[in-house]
Amino acid sequence: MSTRIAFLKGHGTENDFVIVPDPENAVELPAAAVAALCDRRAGIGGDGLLHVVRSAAHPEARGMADEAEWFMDYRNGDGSVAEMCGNGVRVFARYLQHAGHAVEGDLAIATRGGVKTVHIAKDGDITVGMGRAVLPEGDVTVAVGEHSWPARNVNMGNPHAVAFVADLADAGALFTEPSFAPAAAYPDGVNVEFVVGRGPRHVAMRVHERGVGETRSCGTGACAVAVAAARRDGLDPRDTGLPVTYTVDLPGGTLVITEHPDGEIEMTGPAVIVAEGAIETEWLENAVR
Ligand SMILES: N[C@@H](CCC[C@H](N)C(=O)O)C(=O)O
Repeated sequence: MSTRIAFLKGHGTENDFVIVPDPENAVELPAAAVAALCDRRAGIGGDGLLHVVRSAAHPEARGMADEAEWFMDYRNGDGSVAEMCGNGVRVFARYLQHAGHAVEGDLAIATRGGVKTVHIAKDGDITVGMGRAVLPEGDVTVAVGEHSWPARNVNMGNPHAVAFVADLADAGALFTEPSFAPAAAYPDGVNVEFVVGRGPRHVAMRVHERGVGETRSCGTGACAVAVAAARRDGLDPRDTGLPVTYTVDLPGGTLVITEHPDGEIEMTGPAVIVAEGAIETEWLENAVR
């Protein structure tokens, strides 16, 4: 007899996720199973998967269990593991609220990028303390086909290359991964953002995500873009003592990013639970065979 695994589907600015609640870490999710679940034709479909596990039950999160009850075991749509997902952590918080594990207000969530503080507001938006950006020195170039651009290397826990372009269409269809140089800048691959200005402290971007492809939004990417845009505009809150806020438009919606004088970055945006259902384990076992 086939058993079933509960799942939900959610998105944050149309960066969409399969959510698998598994408090005791009992569900095996090898890369092939994640890729099958995220497949938009043969599976449920998603840019990534949020495996919801109690921190105490996961070997990678046990050390954070005193600070955060829940661990976001995030996977990209191809099954690869990433350090952090900004839209994912908002959707993860929304799931905890939906399931009665959290209420409006502050909440700590363990991620591979450390413990993140999340605020679920009354108006529905969710704000995440994303930590500080690291901007390694050195020139980086990204290329798509014949076009190439200088890019800013920004690490938000996960790696980003931020390229300012004349027109968002210049990056083309983005069906394949942009290339980058030097290879040593990103030994584990990179998320690439293409950015144009829209007005004072207002930008728009497209993103090609490592382990996924082009997506409609990327939260860590929007933070990387806001910091790169601020530096390009000569703004550094660590020098002025004043917070700097950028509005970042993405194909799937808008995120608001504030960098504070201590370097801490906050991201605010929506998070939605769309559906709930059950995965046939027999289907999943066959899919990974
Ligand atoms: N969509 C995410 C980023 C997910 C991880 C990324 N693809 C990587 O491999 O680093 C976000 O909202 O931040």
